[in-house]
Amino acid sequence: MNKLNKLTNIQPVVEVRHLTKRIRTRSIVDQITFDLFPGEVFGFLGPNGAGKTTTIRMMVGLIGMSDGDVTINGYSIRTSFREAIQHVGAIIENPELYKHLTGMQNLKQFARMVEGIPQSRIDQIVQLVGLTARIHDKVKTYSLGMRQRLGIAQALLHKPAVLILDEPTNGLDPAGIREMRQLVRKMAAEEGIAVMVSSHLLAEMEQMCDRFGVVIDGRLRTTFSLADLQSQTDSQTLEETYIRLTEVANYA
Ligand SMILES: Nc1ncnc2c1ncn2[C@@H]1O[C@H](COP(=O)(O)OP(=O)(O)OP(=O)(O)O)[C@@H](O)[C@H]1O
Repeated sequence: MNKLNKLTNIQPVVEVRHLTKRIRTRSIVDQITFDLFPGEVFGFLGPNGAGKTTTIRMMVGLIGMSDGDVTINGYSIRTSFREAIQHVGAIIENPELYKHLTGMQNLKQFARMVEGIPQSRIDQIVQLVGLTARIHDKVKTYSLGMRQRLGIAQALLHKPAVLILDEPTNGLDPAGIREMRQLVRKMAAEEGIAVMVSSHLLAEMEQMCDRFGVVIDGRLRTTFSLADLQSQTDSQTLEETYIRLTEVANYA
């Protein structure tokens, strides 16, 4: 827990405890423990194959866990899956969209599957993700960045407490990456959501996130805040810190 959260006694939205995935004799995720707090953006970093996607897939119940647990707003993914998952919005692979329908038709279609989403909520989210001008156009005419933002709108409709995005900037051009960064910051600030995002774009992550966790070989090597990074006397960039951490692991 960082200093601010200790002082204000904010409760975590997500508690990941000793999360482990074993495949045969190998632990590809090994005893990972961390919290996510409301309104923060948590960057989940690590080399290829470190275990980030496996961790995220277990957190949203896409695959089973071998050990440990994840609780969301106090509900366990293991024992109270329905209650836990209703507080989660996630985009793990590409968002599921009907390309021959308009953005608005996609959102209405999705809203019908969840109880109690009024049109006013749809309109509010469309504005939040910056799609108002194009929402009545067919999705097949959208850029990749617009499709990603529509996917995020869909994931936000039911007012989740946490949003989990696995490599949301993959394939986006620089303008799309910047829009995604601004959107993530806005969601955390305006909706008070805890956002967890994985990416290899470290300069981007440094601008987008408040806190970071670095996974190496299935273990959470360290967590630190942006403030920690900036207050170091040698004031390293995120990239320098990350390279130092992963190089130490390579030669250990
Ligand atoms: N079903 C599986 N069977 C065997 N090994 C697996 C399986 N799923 C993942 N792995 C292995 O577990 C390790 C972690 O994979 P994971 O996809 O979680 O890494 P990652 O950190 O998300 O990587 P990247 O940054 O490349 O997306 C890798 O070595 C991968 O090959």
